[in-house]
Amino acid sequence: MDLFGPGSAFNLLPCDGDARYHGPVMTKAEADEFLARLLETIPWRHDELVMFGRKIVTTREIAWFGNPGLSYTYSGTTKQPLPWTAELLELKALAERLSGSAFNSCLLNLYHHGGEGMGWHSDDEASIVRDSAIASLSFGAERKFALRHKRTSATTSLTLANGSLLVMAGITQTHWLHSLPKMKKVTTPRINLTFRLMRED
Ligand SMILES: O=C(O)CCC(=O)C(=O)O
Ligand SMILES: [Fe+2]
Repeated sequence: MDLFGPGSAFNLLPCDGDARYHGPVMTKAEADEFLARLLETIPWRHDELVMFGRKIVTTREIAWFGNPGLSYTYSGTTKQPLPWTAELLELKALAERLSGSAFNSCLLNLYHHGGEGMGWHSDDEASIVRDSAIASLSFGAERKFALRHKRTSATTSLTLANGSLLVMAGITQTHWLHSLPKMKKVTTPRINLTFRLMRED
């Protein structure tokens, strides 16, 4: 349980960035309740992206929430965020209090089981405010999360627990990739919320 607020968790990265794992930031009962409610109430959609000129539909499902007026262009399409729900605003307030940063959008990912994951990438799109913090809340199945330095290939990994918070900040996205490896033995779902600060212009 993280009772101490911003800065209480230590930096997992040896250089060129800041990634702090706060561990569970709510009780198991609260985390289980958020998982059930989010599974039920979020309008989950398979993500569509273009890879090597072909349209790919992900097995993972996503949803994007944010302040009105934000828009996000990728793979040739412009998307508008869904309006905040009461429980997402509650979780945003928690992420803001513990990270000490403000956010205006949230990308939600639903991994139905361990056969779904996310490959190596950085959250460094032009639409994100450069060097802004990203706060990641996890619900459901425990999954491994890995970070790899772009130049040295130094790697660090951790397990993201039910109801836990990970905050990546500063120059992390410039120098590090991250991934959610597949874990074939995991048979239950995980939901991840990444709160972000997007450019409003
Ligand atoms: O599911 C996770 O923990 C990572 C998600 C992620 O990296 C992203 O949405 O950009
Ligand atoms: Fe990411």
